[in-house]
Amino acid sequence: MAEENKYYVTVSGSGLPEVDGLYVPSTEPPKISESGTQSSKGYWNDKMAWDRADRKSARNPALSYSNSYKAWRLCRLDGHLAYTIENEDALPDTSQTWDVYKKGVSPAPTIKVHESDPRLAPSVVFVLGGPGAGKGTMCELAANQLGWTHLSAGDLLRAERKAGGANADLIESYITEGKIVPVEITVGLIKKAMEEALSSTGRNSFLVDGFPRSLENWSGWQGVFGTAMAVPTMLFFECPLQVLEERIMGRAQFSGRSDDNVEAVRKRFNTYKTETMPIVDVFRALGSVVDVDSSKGRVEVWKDVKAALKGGSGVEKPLTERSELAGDNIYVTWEGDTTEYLCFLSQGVDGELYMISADGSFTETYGFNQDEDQWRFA
Ligand SMILES: Nc1ncnc2c1ncn2[C@@H]1O[C@H](COP(=O)(O)OP(=O)(O)OP(=O)(O)O)[C@@H](O)[C@H]1O
Ligand SMILES: O=c1ccn([C@@H]2O[C@H](COP(=O)(O)O)[C@@H](O)[C@H]2O)c(=O)[nH]1
Repeated sequence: MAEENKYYVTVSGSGLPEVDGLYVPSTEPPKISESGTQSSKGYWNDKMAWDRADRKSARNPALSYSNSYKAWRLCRLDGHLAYTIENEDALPDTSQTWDVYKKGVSPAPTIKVHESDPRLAPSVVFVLGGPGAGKGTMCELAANQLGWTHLSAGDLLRAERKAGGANADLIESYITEGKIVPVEITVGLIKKAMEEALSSTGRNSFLVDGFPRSLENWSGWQGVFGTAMAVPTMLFFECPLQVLEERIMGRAQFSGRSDDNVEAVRKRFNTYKTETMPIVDVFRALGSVVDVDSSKGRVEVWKDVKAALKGGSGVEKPLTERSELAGDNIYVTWEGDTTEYLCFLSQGVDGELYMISADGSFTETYGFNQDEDQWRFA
């Protein structure tokens, strides 16, 4: 038997969340396979085999070679899908991206082989700036277009509050006062979210949005992640208070956030000046800050953010086919709830222009009505 399987595999773009993700060398005990071949740990039919890292796979090994089908197969929760793969070598070429296809369905998902466990060396970029500076908007774009995993510390805290656990009331009182929640709660949530994302997607590039908000936050992070990890780059969104207030009052129409009002924004801005700016200064002194003027329009800010993040996630081209950022958000009211969509302009095969939401959640197409000079439901 060849040397032990030590390769890690990420699958992306299959269109099935239960198939995409990180696969680790199979721990399935030695046994005889369907086609009668004796398999050893990490191997199946004499070929390397992998299990889904989050264990959410109906069969193990979840990625393996099937002698019966003469194809590589990827399991999903309700069974398995056969995929063919060009490279049938026992040891894959780790520099190669394997393009495989699900029979009859396109586009092909991508299989990428890593020489080491991507979970051990996450790459982190902190994104900081005043309340309403546009951090979440840009991180969402970076997630959908460049493959970064976006973790908003504020969103994680709000989800924890909503879940109603032991810390829910405490979190609520800090958020309402615009104060910084004790760091052990926040770092614990970020770490858990990183682990979950790593095991389900295998992507190890994180944008940590709205953190660290203070010197104490930073030492709390180092206490959990250690000091050996390289100091993360910090994207710092600069934006004057007046613009922040206008943006937050715009967002207040649909966000439902209890701290989206002028009084809370001022409290948050105050905390930002007194507690967050000192940690930005520390990162600046370390040469780790990239400044972004986020008072500009979305299209221009995105250009700067994209340049700052270039190559960082390992994804060089957009994950989606979407073309140009529309520059404006659109608001859609559905059964009384208004949701804001950041949109792309895209040209369909019929030559018509469409608006598509950046996060992919919005699949209706919109057409531009030339007579009325405005966007309308198609
Ligand atoms: N460059 C921009 N120009 C105009 N409006 C923007 C721009 N970027 C974001 N916005 C809008 O401003 C509002 C606040 O943006 P966003 O939620 O991204 O800010 P944030 O920095 O994440 O805020 P918070 O820290 O309060 O969570 C949103 O309604 C968003 O659509
Ligand atoms: O690291 C963090 C992040 C957030 N908070 C609290 O949440 C609110 C809202 O945060 P947003 O980044 O604007 O979503 C913030 O005012 C803090 O009260 C925190 O304590 N620590």
